Amino acid sequence: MRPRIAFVGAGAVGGYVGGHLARLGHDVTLIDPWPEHVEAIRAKGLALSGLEPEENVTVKVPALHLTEVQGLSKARPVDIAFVSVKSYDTVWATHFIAPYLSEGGFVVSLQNCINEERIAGVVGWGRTVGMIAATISVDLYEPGKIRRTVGRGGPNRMVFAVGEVHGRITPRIEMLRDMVAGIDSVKATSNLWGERWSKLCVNGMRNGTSAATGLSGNDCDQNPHIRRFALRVGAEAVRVGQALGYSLEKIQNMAPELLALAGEGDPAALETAEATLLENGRKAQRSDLQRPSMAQDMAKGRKTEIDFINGFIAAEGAKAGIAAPANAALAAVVKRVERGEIPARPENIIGINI
Ligand SMILES: NC(=O)C1=CN([C@@H]2O[C@H](COP(=O)(O)OP(=O)(O)OC[C@H]3O[C@@H](n4cnc5c(N)ncnc54)[C@H](OP(=O)(O)O)[C@@H]3O)[C@@H](O)[C@H]2O)C=CC1
Ligand SMILES: CC(C)(CO)C(=O)C(=O)O
Repeated sequence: MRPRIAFVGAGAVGGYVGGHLARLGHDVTLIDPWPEHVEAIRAKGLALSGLEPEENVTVKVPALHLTEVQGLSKARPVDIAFVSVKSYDTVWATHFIAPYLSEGGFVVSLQNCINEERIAGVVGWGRTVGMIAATISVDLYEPGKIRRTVGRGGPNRMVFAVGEVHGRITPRIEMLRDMVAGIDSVKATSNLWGERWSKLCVNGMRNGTSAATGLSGNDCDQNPHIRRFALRVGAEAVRVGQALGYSLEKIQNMAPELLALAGEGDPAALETAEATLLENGRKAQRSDLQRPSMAQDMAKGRKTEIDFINGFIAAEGAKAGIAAPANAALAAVVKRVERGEIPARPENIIGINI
């Protein structure tokens, strides 16, 4: 029998992955707190789009309001629950779905940041799995409509990684890998923690800079000052990750040491890193519409994940005795924009003096 799958959070990432799994014939139920979004999916299906015309599909998929989730108990229990809400909503979302899990059921963190411990705190480590969506870039731009703003990874670029917290490649990891392979490139990883910290470095470099400046991902890369500031943020994040003992993976196509040296001002490393950042946008066919999830939150007037990204990097650095002033400064300026004290503008980064 097909596993029963629920997505708690059918926003950009949850809706995109859940919608495509439903299209591929999996037994998916979407659950989302935004009433208009659920109603739009029910009325017209979930419209998913991408850069290529063949990526544009409308999927009929069951969608539930939060108030309807108790109805799940009337059918088979859930075997796989993807939690794909913002990090600050992880704990309640996991509590919310936990009573509906089957005996062998488990929860997958399909999020950024490092939320596995929060999920394990609710359902236990044995029922916790991590899935990373690397350079997917999706946004829920209207109720019932999610668009992808970078090209598909295919054989050229790894988009998803899925792993156990203990690192062994288990049958459930292979099952998840095979499911998601129908959507885009995916690997089963034995280095979930290294993948997580490396993705945190990527988000540290891209999300807050775009949210604080109001610039798209491409415009951030094109601006030399913002590009170099992002490299400095990334370098600090690498040094903190190394001090904490993570085995880091490549970060935006750069070896961690190269990124660290670039952000620390080594001229040769800086030249290579800047060229790589510019080349990445071209290789991934990143559209000018692309904005990282935090910049989407800012544009929608919603709470950001800044405390779980740059704020977290700075706090972990403080514990490890590694200063991370660029991360701390970025977290502070994003919070000021979020509170409406200052507008999003490039000067918010250009004016940082550390
Ligand atoms: N977007 C991306 O490209 C990527 C995102 N991620 C990560 O995935 C996780 C989920 O993020 P993501 O999918 O981007 O989140 P979204 O903001 O798209 O969706 C999360 C929730 O936000 C609410 N929401 C979104 N837009 C609106 C709106 N206009 N009005 C009212 N409510 C709205 C909904 O519930 P509610 O109202 O309760 O918040 C929704 O469930 C995060 O950890 C993120 O960092 C990872 C890789 C890429
Ligand atoms: C890497 C990036 C910026 C795009 O997928 C992302 O993870 C996000 O938007 O949060």
